[in-house]
Amino acid sequence: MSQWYPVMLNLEGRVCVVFGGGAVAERKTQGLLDAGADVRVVSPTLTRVMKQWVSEGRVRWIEREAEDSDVFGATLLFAATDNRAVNRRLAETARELGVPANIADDGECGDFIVPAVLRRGDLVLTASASGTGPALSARIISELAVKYGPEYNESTQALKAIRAIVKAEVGNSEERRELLRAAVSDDALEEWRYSPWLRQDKAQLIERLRQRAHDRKG
Ligand SMILES: C[C@@]1(CC(=O)O)c2cc3[nH]c(cc4nc(cc5[nH]c(cc(n2)[C@H]1CCC(=O)O)[C@@](C)(CC(=O)O)[C@@H]5CCC(=O)O)C(CC(=O)O)=C4CCC(=O)O)c(CCC(=O)O)c3CC(=O)O
Ligand SMILES: NC(=O)C1=CN([C@@H]2O[C@H](COP(=O)(O)OP(=O)(O)OC[C@H]3O[C@@H](n4cnc5c(N)ncnc54)[C@H](O)[C@@H]3O)[C@@H](O)[C@H]2O)C=CC1
Repeated sequence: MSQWYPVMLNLEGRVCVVFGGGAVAERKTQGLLDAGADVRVVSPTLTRVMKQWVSEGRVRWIEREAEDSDVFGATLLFAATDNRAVNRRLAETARELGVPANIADDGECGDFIVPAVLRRGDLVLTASASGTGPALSARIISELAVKYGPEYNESTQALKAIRAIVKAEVGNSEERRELLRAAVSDDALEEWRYSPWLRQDKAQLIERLRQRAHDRKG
């Protein structure tokens, strides 16, 4: 096949249906909850963690085997049962109904696969080996977790504020781009974290960015 197309989805409040209640279904559900989706799980059994989510009202449990009608109205479907024939049938039903599907035991038979993910605030790092070796994706993400530590939670917050100021204050698009490129170097991000007052003083902030842009050009 040709290559997978990467994308970031807005799943806030969207109905996503997960079939199966094992370790794989739990991992997919966790990712969906992180994205604010409205998750329904169809499975006769659930892991301990998933039962906890049900009791907290975070997930709706349909306690039985999959039925075709479960697919109606789903924004996304995840077939993660341990029954190949059931997963394949769900893939077919999803295709007929135009619901994008993820098939845990046969990625290419579905419409999308799930990468390994690291979240640092609004920074989302993902890795995918396109199904050739998901353990490689997971390894790369654990390496990135060391390079991009929890301090990036704050960096994304600071950057959001800084970018809003630059967009409001700098009319020239070429200059805006130069300032915003200068705002994301390692030491610039560190400066924003340690000098939050800079975000309060627009004139000083722009001046500091101009210096940085100038130094960058060398
Ligand atoms: C195609 C894809 C479809 C999809 O699920 O979307 C798929 C398919 C399959 N995975 C299998 C096995 C394993 N999957 C993992 C782990 C993850 N799998 C994930 C995604 C994907 N897995 C999609 C490709 C994405 C990509 O390539 O990047 C991750 C990244 C994301 C997530 O699931 O949330 C998550 C890591 C999260 C993290 O830790 O950060 C481990 C590692 C472990 O468990 O330690 C193993 C054991 C080692 C091994 O087998 O390689 C099997 C064989 C099952 C069997 O043998 O029966 C199949 C089916 C097949 O390939 O035949
Ligand atoms: N994509 C991935 O990341 C991975 C995929 N896999 C594949 O995913 C499948 C599931 O793996 P696990 O979660 O470890 O299996 P598991 O055996 O822990 O869980 C299977 C779940 O499916 C449910 N189930 C069985 N028949 C069903 C039906 N007809 N309708 C609804 N639910 C049904 C069971 O009750 C159970 O909750 C495996 O068969 C394996 O091939 C395995 C590891 C990783």
